[in-house]
Amino acid sequence: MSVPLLSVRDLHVEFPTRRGRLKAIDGVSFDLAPGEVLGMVGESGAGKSLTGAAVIGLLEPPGRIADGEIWLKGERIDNVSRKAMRQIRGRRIGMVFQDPLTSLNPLFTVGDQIVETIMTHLPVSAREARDRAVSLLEAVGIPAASKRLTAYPHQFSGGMRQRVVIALALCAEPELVIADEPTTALDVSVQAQIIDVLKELCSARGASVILITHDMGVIAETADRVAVMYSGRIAEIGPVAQVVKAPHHPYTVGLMGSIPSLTGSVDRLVQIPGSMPRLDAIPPGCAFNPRCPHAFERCRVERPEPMEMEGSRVACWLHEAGDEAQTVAEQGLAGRAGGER
Ligand SMILES: Nc1ncnc2c1ncn2[C@@H]1O[C@H](COP(=O)(O)OP(=O)(O)OP(=O)(O)O)[C@@H](O)[C@H]1O
Repeated sequence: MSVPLLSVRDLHVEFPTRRGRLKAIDGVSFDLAPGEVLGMVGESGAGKSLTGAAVIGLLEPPGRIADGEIWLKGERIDNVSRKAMRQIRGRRIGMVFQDPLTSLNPLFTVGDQIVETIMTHLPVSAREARDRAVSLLEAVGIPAASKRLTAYPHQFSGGMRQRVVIALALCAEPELVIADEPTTALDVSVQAQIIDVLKELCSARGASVILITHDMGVIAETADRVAVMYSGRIAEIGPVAQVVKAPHHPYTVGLMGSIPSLTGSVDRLVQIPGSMPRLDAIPPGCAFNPRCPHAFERCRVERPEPMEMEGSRVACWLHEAGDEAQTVAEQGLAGRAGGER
């Protein structure tokens, strides 16, 4: 990759508590190329949203970046002033959250909100801003866009509101869009359409996307690369086609088994027994070891760092152990990824 658009280096996010510091993100690193779509997947509490919030400077206190660096096109952004971060947000990084009403002010028309955002960030006249707002609303699929400029958020359906939010996120031509569960609150029938609109518009504008979701099926259909998160760390990151076809981390293997659209049959879902540990009870070694069918002694005492594996990075001792353990791992993973579903 040449200069990455976004580079997150050894990110640590902590919450100080009376009983010590809770490490919610514990050494996350990844790069994002210009125009690339990176999916972030993992169970609830894995640290997906906090990673996105750290990138856009929206961690809610007392949560804080305890260590690490975040670079946007070669400029460090994790240590800039709040004012500078406000300028980056909206202008260079757009956001789409789960609930469209988080991003829209109920007291202003959608036209006013989009026009104001455009004029805050771009050197254009009110007239040009209005024209841009109309063409963006058309692009996201709002019928009779110029008439709908004067409508208020509550006058749109949930799916249409999320389209408006996508228009708002893109109106200042950001280089990166962070979409955190953008369709979770929506009717299933419109979810795929919203993902398509997001993907198409970002792709047409060359914007990179971080798409945060629980749904590996959405990632498989939308992203170029996927980062699988577990307990505040990246278990596996690599090209989607590769990770879906041949997942290396036992946790990814389990997640793959829960994609009905790829397996074609719901009764073949793999359930991963157990649940993710609480932040104050993360086990030593690999955080996944108590749930891992392949864990061996080293996994219980030593934390695996990401290792290069066929274009992916995988934090799992199975892939570093001696030949014997590796063969066992490969046989086991092949069995889980294929026939046992
Ligand atoms: N304000 C807070 N105080 C303490 N812990 C927090 C706080 N906010 C988040 N956490 C913890 O940080 C961890 C990561 O949370 P995060 O919201 O990033 O997870 P997630 O993977 O996005 O989950 P979900 O899919 O449910 O949104 C969780 O264990 C969560 O409980």
